[in-house]
Amino acid sequence: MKVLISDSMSPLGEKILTDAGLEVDVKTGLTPDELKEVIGEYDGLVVRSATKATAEIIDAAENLKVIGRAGIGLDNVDIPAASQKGIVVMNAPDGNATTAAEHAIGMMMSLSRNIPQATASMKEGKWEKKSFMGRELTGKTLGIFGIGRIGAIAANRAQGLKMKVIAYDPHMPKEMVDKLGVELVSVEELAKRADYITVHVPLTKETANALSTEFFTNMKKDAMFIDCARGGVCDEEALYKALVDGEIAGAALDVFAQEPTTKENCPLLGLKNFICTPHLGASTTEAQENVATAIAAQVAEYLTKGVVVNAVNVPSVSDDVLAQVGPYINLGEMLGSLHMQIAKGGVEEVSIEYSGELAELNTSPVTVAFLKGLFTPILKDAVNYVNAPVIARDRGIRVIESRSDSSSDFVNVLRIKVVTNEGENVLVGTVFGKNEPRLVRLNTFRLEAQAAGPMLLVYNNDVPGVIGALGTILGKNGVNISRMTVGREDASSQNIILCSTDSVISKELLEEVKQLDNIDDALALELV
Ligand SMILES: NC(=O)c1ccc[n+]([C@@H]2O[C@H](COP(=O)([O-])OP(=O)(O)OC[C@H]3O[C@@H](n4cnc5c(N)ncnc54)[C@H](O)[C@@H]3O)[C@@H](O)[C@H]2O)c1
Ligand SMILES: O=C(O)[C@H](O)COP(=O)(O)O
Repeated sequence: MKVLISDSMSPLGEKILTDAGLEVDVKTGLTPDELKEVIGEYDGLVVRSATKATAEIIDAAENLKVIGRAGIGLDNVDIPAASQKGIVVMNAPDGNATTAAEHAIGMMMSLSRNIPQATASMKEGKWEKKSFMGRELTGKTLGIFGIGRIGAIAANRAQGLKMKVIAYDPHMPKEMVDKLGVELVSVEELAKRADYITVHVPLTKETANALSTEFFTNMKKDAMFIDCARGGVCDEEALYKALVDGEIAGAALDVFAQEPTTKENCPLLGLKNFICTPHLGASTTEAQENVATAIAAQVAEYLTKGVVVNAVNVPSVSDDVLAQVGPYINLGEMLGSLHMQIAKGGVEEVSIEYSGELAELNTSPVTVAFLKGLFTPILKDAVNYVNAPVIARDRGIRVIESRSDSSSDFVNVLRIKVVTNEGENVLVGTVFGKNEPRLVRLNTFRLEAQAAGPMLLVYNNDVPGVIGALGTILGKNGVNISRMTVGREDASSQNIILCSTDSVISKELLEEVKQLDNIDDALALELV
């Protein structure tokens, strides 16, 4: 079998693949057309972020069985297209965390002491000692936006530099953050108290442009901002304005909304109080060896033995188990994703009840798929079918499973309660036919919904005219409703409406929907 390595990575990866008996070609810098031309020869493709495994490439990949990403981010891989073709997509999410955290600390030091600017000045033949007055880090406060794997390492390194560390992460329980010696604060407090802010969240619906004018205005005028996580989390236009207007003193970015980045597509590059690196957060020998060896071993395991490790689109289970509970794996993942999107607050406990014939089967892959679905909206590519239970444990989330051999309404039922520090929700699902997952209960509302793609969930009074008004406002905004289910609450005047839409509901449209008469609340949901 043949594997193509199409981005530059440690040669250790190539060695692992050839040692496993695979034929390996290393061809970096291929144009999309060149890749399309050759991809049909290969059973495996190993990439970093430069190669774009688009639907078109995947379509041409007649023999491809696996795509391995040496690193975390899978923005460059069309996962639905790969899934549709039965191609396993896997990543190596652990290997570059330390290196990325060190890069953020390096940025903080470079900003504080003007190291890049002073280097450039000396190289121009100047000796500008007075222009580059810096400041000490000791005793200053570092604010971490997102205290997961990398955020926690950055906190530890900053504590070693005698800094005080505070963090904002609405999905992390306070006890877990306390254990790191870090104070969990609100986002406003983070902005107001920190002397330095460092960002360590994935790009999600919730984090897109989350750091914008309001956040920068709340920051201290002499504070500095660092983002080595993902382009698009920080609103670059707002950051530019904050730097020019003196709302903050300096900023460092490793990641950008548009990469590769130039002065033309990113005016920040023209500012003196801005420093940058071209997405180098994972670029150390050590991290590249870690991710290349991990992904090569995973790809080799799959191609030579059929063993799936760290896949994001295929559960790690045998064909027998898949034949029995496969449709419930899809249902579990769907319920997980919906739960996280409707939850308020940080998740503390999950209770999964299997009823009917399902109670007799090996349901552990369903539980894993539920947890993967639960974490995907907030962690994105950092969660897969292997590490989801570990993430739950590391976040102190109790996972309780129970079984009952009778189920009242359907042959097999999955009932899942998620408790957060602000409340709880119960979702019930079942599978119709061979593989048609359905949401049949949302808290006290009974419904029968095919949850998929972009959706709008509305909580409303059960009075005439609501559906009409909703249809009108979506129509006016060019949003087509492809499916609509009304869920009733027994003996109550409340309803829910779940609409599947052909396009994503924008924040502005969501606000308009919330303003309609007889609508209590509305949420834009998405299942990918
Ligand atoms: N620059 C690089 O080369 C480079 C290298 C490695 C990782 N990364 C990126 O760094 C980011 C962090 O990686 P990680 O491994 O620490 O991920 P992680 O999943 O371990 O941690 C992410 C944290 O963000 C939190 N979070 C989610 N939504 C949030 C929100 N709205 N507000 C605040 N916190 C929120 C999560 O609860 C989680 O604790 C990812 O985007 C990853 O792709 C970049
Ligand atoms: O997603 C990742 O692992 C990091 O952003 C690093 O990306 P890179 O491998 O393209 O440097």
